[in-house]
Amino acid sequence: MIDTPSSPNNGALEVRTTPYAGRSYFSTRSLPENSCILDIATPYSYTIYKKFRSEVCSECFKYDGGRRAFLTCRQYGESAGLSFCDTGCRDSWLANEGPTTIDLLTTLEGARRKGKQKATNDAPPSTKGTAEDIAKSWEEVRRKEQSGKEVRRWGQLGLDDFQADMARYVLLALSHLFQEVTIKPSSDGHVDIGTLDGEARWEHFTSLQTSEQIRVGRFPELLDDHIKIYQVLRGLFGGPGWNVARATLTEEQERDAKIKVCFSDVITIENVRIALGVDAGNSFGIWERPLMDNSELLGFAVYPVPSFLNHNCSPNVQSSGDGRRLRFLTTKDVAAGDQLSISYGHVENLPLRERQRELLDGWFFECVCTKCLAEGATAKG
Ligand SMILES: C[S@@+](CC[C@H](N)C(=O)[O-])C[C@H]1O[C@@H](n2cnc3c(N)ncnc32)[C@H](O)[C@@H]1O
Repeated sequence: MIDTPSSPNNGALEVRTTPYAGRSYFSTRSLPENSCILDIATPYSYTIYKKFRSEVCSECFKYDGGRRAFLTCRQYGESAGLSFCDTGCRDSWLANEGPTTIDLLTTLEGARRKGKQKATNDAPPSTKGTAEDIAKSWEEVRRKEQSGKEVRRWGQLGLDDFQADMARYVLLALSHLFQEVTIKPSSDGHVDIGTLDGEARWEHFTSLQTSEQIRVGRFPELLDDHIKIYQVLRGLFGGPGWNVARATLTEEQERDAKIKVCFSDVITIENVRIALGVDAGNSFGIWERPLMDNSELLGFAVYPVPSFLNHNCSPNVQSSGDGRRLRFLTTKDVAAGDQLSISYGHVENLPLRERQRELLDGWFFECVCTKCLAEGATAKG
């Protein structure tokens, strides 16, 4: 069972398996309306889409309708694709991610630039996207990467904007994994760096449901995107020399941490597939706030701990965003043993069939929430 380190109501929720909708949170005691069940300070990984990234603060996700006057700190904008409200937001980002992450992102942006120089690739998908195709294609990649020459060639490949935005999300997740595996608490327990401020760790991230098969089955061209993303990450960062340590470590702490692995060790086919598979069914949109009908979708973020909240077309929990922080509050009284659920889209007020279509098209599942089951039963008479 996943623990909920950042739950103010620690012990008030637990993950159980439902008959038809995988795992979900349930309350272990009655919770009055407006109870904060989860309060998550930061995502495990995220990406801000290229279109918006010079208009959104990379630390607090503030967006001001395209006006950029609040972004006073853009020193990494061109190279690494990062903009900040002010030096406070920049310093906070650097303290959490470490300065080497700037180098990682800058290097990756080089692949985006190369992608721009090449004609757009309209080639049809190379497979039909069956489970067998997926396995075979990745085996082929594994075979090719035995050749150093091939991997060096991957480092010269270009990425289009969609691929580069996804690659940034994967890269950030892998740099967090790297911090976890390399930087252990020192003997006095002072350095507690792997917990991302008490939030999720890679083990939480990997315990999320993957949507690789279902999405690639629907859009086979995604498999080519995924493989290209892996090849570029492997080609760019596959050699030694990338030491992704956080800015907050003193030299002594760095020594204590005994960095034994290099960054290339975490760039594996398995890890990249996990990150890419997790994003579709578990991501939260980074929206322009306050949230309105015409708010822009600026990017997406994966917060592993609240990802165990299932969808319900009549939910009893709602999220509210404050910078990169997400809070989850009950919207009605909840009895002990009730399932806790949010709404994944703005579907609650649509008729049954439209709701179901939206969830199938956008989220790839047939909704079996209490409201849909009740309405479905009434319709059948
Ligand atoms: C964010 S995850 C929620 C946790 C997930 N149940 C698990 O076991 O990891 C979203 C996935 O849960 C399932 N799910 C969530 N709500 C559902 C619902 N109302 N009906 C059917 N499946 C649902 C779908 O497979 C969906 O892709």
